[in-house]
Order: sequence, then C-alpha cells, then structure tokens
Amino acid sequence: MIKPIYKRVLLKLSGEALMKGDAYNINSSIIKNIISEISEIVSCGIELAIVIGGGNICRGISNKIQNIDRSTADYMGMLATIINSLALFDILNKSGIISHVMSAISIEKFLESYIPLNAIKYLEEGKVVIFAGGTGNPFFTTDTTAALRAAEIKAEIILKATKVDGIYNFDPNKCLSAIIYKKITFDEVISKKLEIMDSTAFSFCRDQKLPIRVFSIIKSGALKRVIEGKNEGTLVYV
Ligand SMILES: Nc1ncnc2c1ncn2[C@@H]1O[C@H](COP(=O)(O)OP(=O)(O)O)[C@@H](O)[C@H]1O
Ligand SMILES: O=c1ccn([C@@H]2O[C@H](COP(=O)(O)OP(=O)(O)O)[C@@H](O)[C@H]2O)c(=O)[nH]1
Repeated sequence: MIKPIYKRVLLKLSGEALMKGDAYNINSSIIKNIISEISEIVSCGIELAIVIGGGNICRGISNKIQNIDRSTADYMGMLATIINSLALFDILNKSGIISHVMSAISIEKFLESYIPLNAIKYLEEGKVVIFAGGTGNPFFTTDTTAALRAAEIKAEIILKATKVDGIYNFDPNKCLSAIIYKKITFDEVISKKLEIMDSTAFSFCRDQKLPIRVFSIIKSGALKRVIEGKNEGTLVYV
C-alpha cells in the first residue's frame, strides 16, 4: 500500500520518452508500466493531472518538412499533444481509470475546453484530468504548460517523467561522466543552464515556489517512490 506525501500532483509525460524505439508512436511497454503505476497512485487517493508532450509525433513530421515556419510547427506540436492526450485518455478509461481531456485549443466536436474550475472539480471527484493542446500559444513548450496548469490547479509538485533518471551537471546523453544531482535549487539550475526543461518553466516554478521532481519514465516503481517522497531522481526546489 502506498503512503503518499502529496494530495494533488501534476505529472508531465515527455512525448519523446513515450516513443522509445517505436518511431513516432507510443511504446506499449512504457505506457503499460506508467498506466499501472497511475492506477496504483490514483487508487490511494492522489488527485492527478497530466500534461503529455507531443515530440514523438511532431518532431517526426517537422523533420520531414523543409523551411516550416516556427509558429506553424508549434501549432502542429500542439495538435500532436492533443493526439497523445486522446490516446492516453482512451487507455486510462479502458484500464478503469476515469479521466477527462481538457484542451487549450477548442475543438468542440470531441474535446472539452480547458476551464480551471471544472478541472479542479474533476480532480476532487477522483478523476484524472489530462491537459491537451499545450498553453494554446506558439513559442512555448509542454513543460511551461505543466508549470502554468500546476499553479492554476494548486498542485503541490510537478513530476516530470522523462528519458533520463534525473538532472545531471551535463546532458548525460552527451557526456558519459555526467554526475546526477539528488537535489538542486531553481537558481542553480537556471544559472548553470541545465537544459532538461526550458528556462521559462523553471523561472515560473521558482517564482510560484512550485517544486519539480525529475525522474525516469522507464524505471519501474519510480512514480510510486516519488509519490511516497522517496529519494528518486532529482528534486528542484526554491
Ligand atoms: N543537465 C541535464 N540533465 C539531464 N538531462 C538533460 C540535461 N541537459 C539536457 N538533457 C536532455 O533532456 C532530455 C529530457 O528532456 P525532455 O524535455 O523530457 O525531452 P524531450 O524534449 O526530448 O521530450 C534528456 O533526454 C537529456 O538528453
Ligand atoms: O504551449 C505550447 C506547448 C507545445 N507547443 C509545441 O508543441 C511541441 C510539443 O511539445 P513538447 O516539445 O513540449 O513535447 P515533449 O518534448 O514533451 O514531447 C513543442 O515542441 C512546440 O512546438 C507550443 O507551441 N506551445
């Protein structure tokens, strides 16, 4: 049985990390693992909001189109987050975890628009809320979306599930001797220009005093350990 130290959290799932070896898709073993952990934490009373990225879809498309305008590519990216959010919604509901998708971009035909008070109501009812469509604005990322939404719904922490198991002094995919931080302040992460998240997201979380824990999406049991306040990945704090 999980002993959570949080009541309401926002989970950021990297689109690219979900892809793993399955080019421009969602890897079935990664999603199966994360769904089973989500099921465990939701059944112990955690109120869970999710932001899912779109890198697994949009990077594949924009790599193939030459000279695409930045804002056009960004709108394609936001649509990619909607595709991933709908996929996640379907998988969650089929696994018996009631969830809702709320989008920053209105598509009345099949998507509920993002209304903060409704999102909070769903969370209080024990339903998972997936925030789709990013912030609705180009030049931002889903990390910044996660920061904004987490502040608005008053989540206690952002849990960033990604390809690496924490924040290192250098990108571990480029420097094999990089050393992991168990915890690090926002000021340090910003001044050292550690690029695991964008600086807009880091600055916003610092100002809002909203901690972030970065951990591996692949490591089994990591989400559960994070929810229990165990020393998993890297904690970024004020
Ligand atoms: N200092 C760092 N510590 C850890 N990872 C880093 C660092 N700098 C850059 N990265 C990179 O950040 C990536 C994870 O960021 P994320 O936003 O989840 O990925 P993506 O944008 O590909 O979805 C890692 O795969 C890693 O290569
Ligand atoms: O508010 C937002 C959120 C996302 N995006 C676009 O959507 C893409 C996918 O999001 P992200 O890169 O954060 O996904 P991830 O890396 O987590 O898969 C981004 O690269 C941007 O092009 C955007 O323009 N505005």
